Amino acid sequence: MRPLAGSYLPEFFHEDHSLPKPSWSKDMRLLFDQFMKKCEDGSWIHLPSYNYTLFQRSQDISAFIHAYLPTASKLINEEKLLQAKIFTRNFEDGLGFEYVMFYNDVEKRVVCVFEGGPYLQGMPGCLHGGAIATMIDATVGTSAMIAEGIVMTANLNINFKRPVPLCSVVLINSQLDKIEGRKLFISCNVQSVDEKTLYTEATSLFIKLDPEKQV
Ligand SMILES: CCCCCCCCCCCCCCCC(=O)SCCNC(=O)CCNC(=O)[C@H](O)C(C)(C)COP(=O)(O)OP(=O)(O)OC[C@H]1O[C@@H](n2cnc3c(N)ncnc32)[C@H](O)[C@@H]1OP(=O)(O)O
Repeated sequence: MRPLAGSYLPEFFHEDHSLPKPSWSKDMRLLFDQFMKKCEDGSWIHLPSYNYTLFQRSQDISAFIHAYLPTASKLINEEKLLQAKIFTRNFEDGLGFEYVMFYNDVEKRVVCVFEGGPYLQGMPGCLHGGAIATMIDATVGTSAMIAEGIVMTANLNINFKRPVPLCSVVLINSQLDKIEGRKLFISCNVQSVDEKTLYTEATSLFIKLDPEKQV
């Protein structure tokens, strides 16, 4: 795997939240072990995941926002920014988003093993569509960041085909389809672990941020 574009890896490492926890279900643990086995020959890579942003120091966050999002930076309260945490990583263990991602560089695929906990309910007994959209965005977003560094979601188009049972484990399979200039097209599906149920299909467009442009 080539180094991440932009080389913006965190300077300080935190607890990796993508490692097995007692709250994980048997299915989640089984899939984690299967993918870790695939990592042994280097074809797949386990992607660590933290609950803070990629930048730890406040001056790094500020510098990033001023460089890449100058318009937004005028409206951001810098004090509040110090409290910022990653949306998907701040529920108590087992209650919200439990997930782990793996990357295959040859196939340009990111797979996310995801279990949506009881606090993510939408319709009774089912996962909230917004929670599914969030995890799709996080999975395709990870794929886009690995390919091109600093990107944002411009379009996310989702077809919800079957309800996802709350607290079940699903596989989110994403595929980088093509890159055209600053545009990255990534497709995705959400399937049951036995691959018999196709829950969701999605397409996305990410744009590589251009610091020369006032976004
Ligand atoms: C070790 C491993 C580490 C991995 C690391 C993982 C870290 C953990 C990752 C978590 C991953 C979370 C992923 C969350 C990702 C968000 O949640 S992002 C938040 C939601 N998105 C936003 O807020 C974006 C808001 N939109 C914008 O800011 C701007 O529209 C954008 C997207 C930056 C684009 O603006 P721009 O740079 O001015 O681009 P612009 O010139 O308008 O368009 C460029 C091209 O794209 C086209 N385009 C732009 N928008 C669209 C659109 N909506 N539809 C179609 N075409 C479009 C234009 O037509 C143009 O095409 P061409 O003329 O070049 O052919």
